[in-house]
Amino acid sequence: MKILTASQIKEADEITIKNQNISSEDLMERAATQVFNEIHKRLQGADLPVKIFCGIGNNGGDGLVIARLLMEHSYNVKVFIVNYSDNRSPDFLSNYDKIKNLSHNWPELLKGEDDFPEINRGDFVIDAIFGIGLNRPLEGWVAKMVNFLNASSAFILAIDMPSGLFSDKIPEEGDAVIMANFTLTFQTPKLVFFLPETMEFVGDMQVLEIGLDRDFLSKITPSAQLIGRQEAQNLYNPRNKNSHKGNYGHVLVAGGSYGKIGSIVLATTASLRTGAGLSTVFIPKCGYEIVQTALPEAMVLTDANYEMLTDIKTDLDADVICFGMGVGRDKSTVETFKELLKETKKPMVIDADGLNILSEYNELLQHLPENTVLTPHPKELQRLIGEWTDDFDKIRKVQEFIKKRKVIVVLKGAHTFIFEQENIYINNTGNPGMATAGSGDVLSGVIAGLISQKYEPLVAAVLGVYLHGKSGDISAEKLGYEGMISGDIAQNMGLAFSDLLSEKENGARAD
Ligand SMILES: NC(=O)C1=CN([C@@H]2O[C@H](COP(=O)(O)OP(=O)(O)OC[C@H]3O[C@@H](n4cnc5c(N)ncnc54)[C@H](O)[C@@H]3O)[C@@H](O)[C@H]2O)[C@@H](O)CC1
Ligand SMILES: Nc1ncnc2c1ncn2[C@@H]1O[C@H](COP(=O)(O)OP(=O)(O)O)[C@@H](O)[C@H]1O
Ligand SMILES: [K+]
Repeated sequence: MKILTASQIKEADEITIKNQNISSEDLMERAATQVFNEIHKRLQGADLPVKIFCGIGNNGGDGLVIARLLMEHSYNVKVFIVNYSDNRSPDFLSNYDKIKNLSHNWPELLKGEDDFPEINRGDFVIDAIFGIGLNRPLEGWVAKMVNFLNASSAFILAIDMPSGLFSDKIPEEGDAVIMANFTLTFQTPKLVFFLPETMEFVGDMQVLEIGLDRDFLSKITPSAQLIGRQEAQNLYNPRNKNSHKGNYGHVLVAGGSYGKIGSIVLATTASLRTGAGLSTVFIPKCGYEIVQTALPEAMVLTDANYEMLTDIKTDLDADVICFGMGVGRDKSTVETFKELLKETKKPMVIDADGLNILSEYNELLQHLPENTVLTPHPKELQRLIGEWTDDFDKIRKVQEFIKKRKVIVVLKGAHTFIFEQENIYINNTGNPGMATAGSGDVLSGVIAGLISQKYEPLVAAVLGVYLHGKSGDISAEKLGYEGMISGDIAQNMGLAFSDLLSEKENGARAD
């Protein structure tokens, strides 16, 4: 699903209005009706107090339409106009008139702190104060209003965006932003919904398709793409019946050190469970029996050294090399990694200490094969590219880095971001149960397993991150967030594939 900027969305609105020969008020009615339908589906006429806070722009206009439709269905609705200026939008005004004509239960104008209404725990609050039009931080009593709503224990549903959240920048410390429980957003999710610094304001999120011009949407270059089931399905290559293990490639997993051989078991298991034809590990001698016992399907090559890698020598013609898990940063390991980088022409996946070595010995970066997949978590990324001021600055810096080094960066997190050239892909599977030792090792194995099966490195990264998260979700369903461990993510990869290939319906919600 494409993620568009506020100005692209406004352009899409204008083109839709022109091409479909409708008014902007019709489009507002259409969008807000979708919101009403979602609310009605969930509340089923329940008699709880619905308190709708409307601004005076088009987000407020949406709120008024939602209020009217709820009133027509006999909901217990009270509308408050957060009257921060007299500059009301035309579509707000016409819907203001409509609601006044409908009922004597007129909207209440809020003009300052003294007007704040009572909000109770069981209230259902709808935030339609600001949407994508926000262009400066909230001030004065309006900011206080937002903090007041946040302090209530009411459930807050944000329309299009939590009010106070910008679509293209991070709020400053202390800025007032609605902390929504749920956000219903129009047509396209916004980039800030997925950034670590802003995702918490959004709560759960659902995208409502509002019928914007299809041709325009299909042609426009998005600022990023959200990867859900449908996108992942499009990347999947079915297996040929007439095939053998040689068709699915050979993964070489090189890494590990005394006490950290488990990371190799995890990555290698994941590579095989993702469908690699063969997997061989290259590890220090101390790991020989561990791997042979834990994973009889893998082949084992050992370094001359007992505790760490000092000389990665093999005639093995692997299709992909996965390096770095548990490998440590001893000088002799750095040397052999350097040799490996200089010699190999194979695609590589580099994780963990492999990344830390690259950060410490910057001169190695020039030897990275083109399209190497680097899989840092934020701390590893920071060592690699330096500090950033906020998440938007981080994106710019990663983009500079990948342009210079011609690599693919998989930045792991609650929403993992995949950066390739100008493109950003954002993953929408996964859960906090995956914050457990070794889940990153599993991801490296998954990506390497896909590359060995001839998926392009970018496709392997995007599909791999999706499937890894899906397997995490399946593990959480079975075992709970606390109970699942990273080995479960590797074990359940098969179920993640089954889920991908099952016939269940694809909704507008990317997951
Ligand atoms: N395709 C879509 O996405 C559609 C969007 N619509 C709605 O329209 C919204 C955008 O409406 P608007 O452009 O009117 O903008 P908003 O309703 O988000 O904001 C209202 C106006 O407030 C002013 N403003 C910005 N920051 C302020 C601040 N800190 N303090 C005081 N005033 C401030 C701006 O001039 C802005 O235009 C969307 O978020 C959505 O809810 C729908 O009505 C129709 C379809
Ligand atoms: N809250 C979360 N939601 C979704 N995915 C998560 C969450 N926390 C961690 N993950 C995923 O788990 C993995 C953790 O990787 P990493 O930090 O390298 O762990 P480790 O070093 O223990 O292997 C990443 O793929 C990340 O995206
Ligand atoms: K809002």
